[in-house]
Amino acid sequence: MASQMWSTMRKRGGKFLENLNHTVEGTASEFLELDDGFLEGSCRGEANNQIGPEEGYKAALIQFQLDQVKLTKEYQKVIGEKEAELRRVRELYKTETGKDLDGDDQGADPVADNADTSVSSLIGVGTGSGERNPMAAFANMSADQLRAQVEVLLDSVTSWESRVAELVESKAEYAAQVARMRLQVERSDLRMGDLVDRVKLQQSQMEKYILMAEESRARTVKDRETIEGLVRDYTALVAESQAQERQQASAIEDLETKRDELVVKLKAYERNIIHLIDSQAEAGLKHQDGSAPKADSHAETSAVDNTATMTATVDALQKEIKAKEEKIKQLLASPAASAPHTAHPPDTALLERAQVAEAEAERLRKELERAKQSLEQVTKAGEKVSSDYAALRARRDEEERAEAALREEVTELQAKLEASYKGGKAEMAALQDRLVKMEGAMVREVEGARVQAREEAKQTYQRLVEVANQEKEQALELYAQENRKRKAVHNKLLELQGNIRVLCRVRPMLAVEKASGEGGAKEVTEYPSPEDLLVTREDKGSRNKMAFEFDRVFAPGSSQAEVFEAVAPIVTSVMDGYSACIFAYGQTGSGKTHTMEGPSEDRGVNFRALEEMFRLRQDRQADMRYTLSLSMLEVYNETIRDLLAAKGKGGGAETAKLEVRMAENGSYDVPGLTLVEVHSLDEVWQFMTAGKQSRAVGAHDMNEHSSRSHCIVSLRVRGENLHNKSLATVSKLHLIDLAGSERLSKTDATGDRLKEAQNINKSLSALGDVINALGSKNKAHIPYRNSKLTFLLQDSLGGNSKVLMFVNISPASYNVSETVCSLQFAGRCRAVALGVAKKGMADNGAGLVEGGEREPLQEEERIGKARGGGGIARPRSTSPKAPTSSPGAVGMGNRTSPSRSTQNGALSR
Ligand SMILES: Nc1ncnc2c1ncn2[C@@H]1O[C@H](COP(=O)(O)OP(=O)(O)OP(=O)(O)O)[C@@H](O)[C@H]1O
Repeated sequence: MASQMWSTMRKRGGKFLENLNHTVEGTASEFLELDDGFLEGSCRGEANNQIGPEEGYKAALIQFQLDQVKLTKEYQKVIGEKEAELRRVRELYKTETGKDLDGDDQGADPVADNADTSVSSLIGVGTGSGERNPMAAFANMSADQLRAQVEVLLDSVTSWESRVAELVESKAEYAAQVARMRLQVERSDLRMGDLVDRVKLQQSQMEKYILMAEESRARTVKDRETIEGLVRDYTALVAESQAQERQQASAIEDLETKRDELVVKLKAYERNIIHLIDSQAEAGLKHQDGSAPKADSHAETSAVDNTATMTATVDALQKEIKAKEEKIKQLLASPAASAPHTAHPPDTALLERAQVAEAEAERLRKELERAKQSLEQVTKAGEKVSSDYAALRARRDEEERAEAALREEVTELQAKLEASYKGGKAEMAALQDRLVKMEGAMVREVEGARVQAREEAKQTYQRLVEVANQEKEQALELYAQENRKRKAVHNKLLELQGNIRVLCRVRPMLAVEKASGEGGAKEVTEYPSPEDLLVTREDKGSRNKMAFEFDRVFAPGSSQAEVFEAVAPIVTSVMDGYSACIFAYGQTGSGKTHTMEGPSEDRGVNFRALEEMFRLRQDRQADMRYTLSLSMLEVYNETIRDLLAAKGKGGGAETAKLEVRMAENGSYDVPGLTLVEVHSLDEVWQFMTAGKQSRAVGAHDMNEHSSRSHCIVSLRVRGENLHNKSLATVSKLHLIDLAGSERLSKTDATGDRLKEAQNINKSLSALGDVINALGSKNKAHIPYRNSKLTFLLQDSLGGNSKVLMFVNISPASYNVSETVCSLQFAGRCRAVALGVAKKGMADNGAGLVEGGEREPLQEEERIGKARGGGGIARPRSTSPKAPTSSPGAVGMGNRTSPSRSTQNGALSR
């Protein structure tokens, strides 16, 4: 029997190790295949909280891989431990039996021989670390005890086997998820590629259209240039024809002037000639009668004068010569002159006289000579005058001929001019007419072309605009589709990673804000899409638009029903066995209580969540039996107060010291907190109303009914499967209305209000520290214990629970800096991946649960406790159950490590 057990154990142990090795090798090799740069980049992207969608998928893949590496390390550790254990067993076995445990054990009966030692050392029981001889404990054991120990050992191996199988399964699931994600990423990449191609196509089409439009514009420009050229030509033509006209007019004028001059000249010639002839005739007559000729014209006169002078001079000279000759003759003939020839002695006086006469004669001779010369000259001059006169006559004749020719030419020119003038005028008129017609035609043509071009351009433009609009709409639609898909995948991913989902709700402007006018009343929020929010912040004159993205953004007009629609799935998952936590965060007066509680005529998330739970309970009653239990507490000034407890002396909530404690199963409880089983919505509402009345509420400058505490309403749900009684789910839903952060300067709080505000701010700041620590790479230490609030939230934020956050904000510019702070905090929360939530399963028999939840106390026990208090009246219409308190009433979570589960015993699967 023992030998058989050993053999089974060895086989199982070997298989177990083999499985572990496979798992380890598989995950390690998969991890090693990863690109380091990609891993690093993704981790960095994640660390900076700036990952884009694709980076998000990659980061998620990395997260899976990193999880696997973590598991690998865990397995390696376990293998090391188990191998060391096995080595020890082998050594002990060998020491005790002298045989190898792995060798042939035929004939050897370890149990019969020395089973006690081996078994005890393998399972590590019975001996205790302090005992020197491990055999001693076994020596005292009976065979049954030994068998029982071996059974325990086998159970342990079975448990590890199951764990390995589970891990292998979860690895396969991870691998499948990874593959799915990769596929989605690839598909998304393909779709993106497709989209990019389409966008490129559209771009090239647009470019073509732009080219066409440019061509059409160029054509229009060219047409216009042609038209302008024609107009220029026409203008030049008109100018030219006008210049021609002017030229012709001036030519005519010139000719007329010339003609007039010629006429004057001719007349002058005529007169001169007449005078000349007359004076010639007169001179002729005078010549004949000895009078000097009369000169009329200057030239003729001078010629005539010259001739007359010459003639007179010649005459005078001839007369003089004659007189001289006479005188010489006389002289020569005188007695003195002939005296020398006589025989008589010369008379001296006479001689002298003769000499004088001779000298005189000589002088006269010379004078005569000179006169002859002068005469010659005068004659020559006379001849010249005659020839001049002849030349003058010839010239006059010539001029007369020229004048006649000129006259003829002038007449001809005049006739020509007149003809050309008449023809030019007609031509000009025809030209002008043509021009006017051309101009009209051209203007019409241009106008027509312009209208046509304009019409064509308009039509082309409209077509282009239509096509561009269609394409833009298609692209936008595709983009929107792609975005929706991306968001869906991203959301799925966030869900897989267990990220905190964040819904942003913007409350309407309050009447008091509207009435405040000026800057305070301005709305600073915009809603470009259901997931996006823009906040305009004015800082030192510059306007800054900040963009935020959440899982959903509810604009001021959103109704409570719309808001709850986004929350409903999480309520369903609570009924399916997942724990969840919904909390509202925001500045004081931003609408947290309105969202969570809401006014009685328009109830908020708390009531609607319970309504949904009761509805689901009703829907599933054929398959499931649900038990719902309620507790309600508030954290006021760092004190936990039970809102469902019997009222204290002052009428307020019981303030018995309540503290958060970690329970044995690892969950966090508030021992002593009242827990009531609830059966109907009315009943719940009455409890909640009563609890609400016990809450600490106060007024300050920013909210008349400000919650001065963090309020946590918790619903514990146990769902039994009616078809399989061994299957039960246990989960919890926490609905938390946090107190609002406030700026003390704005709320103007003093006294108690100031103390409350300081405590509120302190605990919210501790919450911020926890979120920052959860969002950082190194999650070794999360400061949950720094405040009651974070201590209570530890289970929800520590993983295994779905977490949904409302960030409530005011739209008013007056609150913009608080709004931005809240939104940034919400952004950080959204980036925190808490881990995948697991179903809380209960072992129906033992009441032990995987998630660490403990069952509520039995009815009688609760009623018994309630009777002791009696603060809250149970509604008459429902069952007579009353509130009670339980040591494990409000565990704030249900995360349990595998080791804890193992310690606790069975693991349901
Ligand atoms: N969505 C909404 N629609 C209409 N009124 C709203 C809305 N949200 C808030 N209000 C109004 O704004 C005021 C402040 O809201 P509420 O008391 O819920 O704020 P709070 O964040 O809970 O404040 P505190 O932190 O001080 O408790 C209330 O008068 C409330 O009726």
